[in-house]
Amino acid sequence: MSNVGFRIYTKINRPSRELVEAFADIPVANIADNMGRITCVDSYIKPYNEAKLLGTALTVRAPLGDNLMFHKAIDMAEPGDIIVVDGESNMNHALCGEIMMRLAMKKGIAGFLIDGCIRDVDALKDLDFAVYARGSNPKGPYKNGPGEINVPVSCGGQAVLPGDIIVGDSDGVVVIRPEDAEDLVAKGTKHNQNEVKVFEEIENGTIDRSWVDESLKAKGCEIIE
Ligand SMILES: O=C([O-])CC(=O)C(=O)O
Ligand SMILES: [Mg+2]
Repeated sequence: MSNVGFRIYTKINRPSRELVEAFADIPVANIADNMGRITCVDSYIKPYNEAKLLGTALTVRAPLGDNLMFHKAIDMAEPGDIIVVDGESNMNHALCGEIMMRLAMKKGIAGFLIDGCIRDVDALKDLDFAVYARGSNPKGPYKNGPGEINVPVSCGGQAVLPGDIIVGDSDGVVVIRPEDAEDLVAKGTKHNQNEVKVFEEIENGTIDRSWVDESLKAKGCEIIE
């Protein structure tokens, strides 16, 4: 039986918690720089508080302005999951508010990443629960379906698969396939260490800036005295 457009897959192949947590101290920019700079969600999707986003994707496809499947996803989610909602970038209805955020928090859900709108933005400022969304709208959602859970979704121009590792900070959000994660933890950690070295060189005045002029010269830039 196939019920395309209105179906729920219950199983997610989640990476280990340890592997997900290994990204905790790596800024999103330092992860993205090791991924060809092409795996970040659209910058229109913004954090609504200071809480860090780190967890495993449970995906939802929500038809325009309808959050029935989003509610079901909260009930299905496990601690550490991030509910990633493909709301088709719709700006006309909120897909969640404070009730759903508090419910999710209580369950240990790690956050919401929503290509669509939220509401109760003022209340969210004081909640220790990460919510990233495209915008806000006071108009509430419908609850009729259809929709799908745990299928590949589009969120901020990125394909997100159930089980993907999601990392967000004030700069934005990056999407990581679990099979790439170990390598990216190693590269991101090295990236962090290199940056610490650069910061030290800036402080003690030993930073080598010769690469700027060398690069301009190699690219044929004319410098006029
Ligand atoms: O009506 C809904 O499902 C969303 C909502 O306002 C809330 O979560 O507070
Ligand atoms: Mg509400």
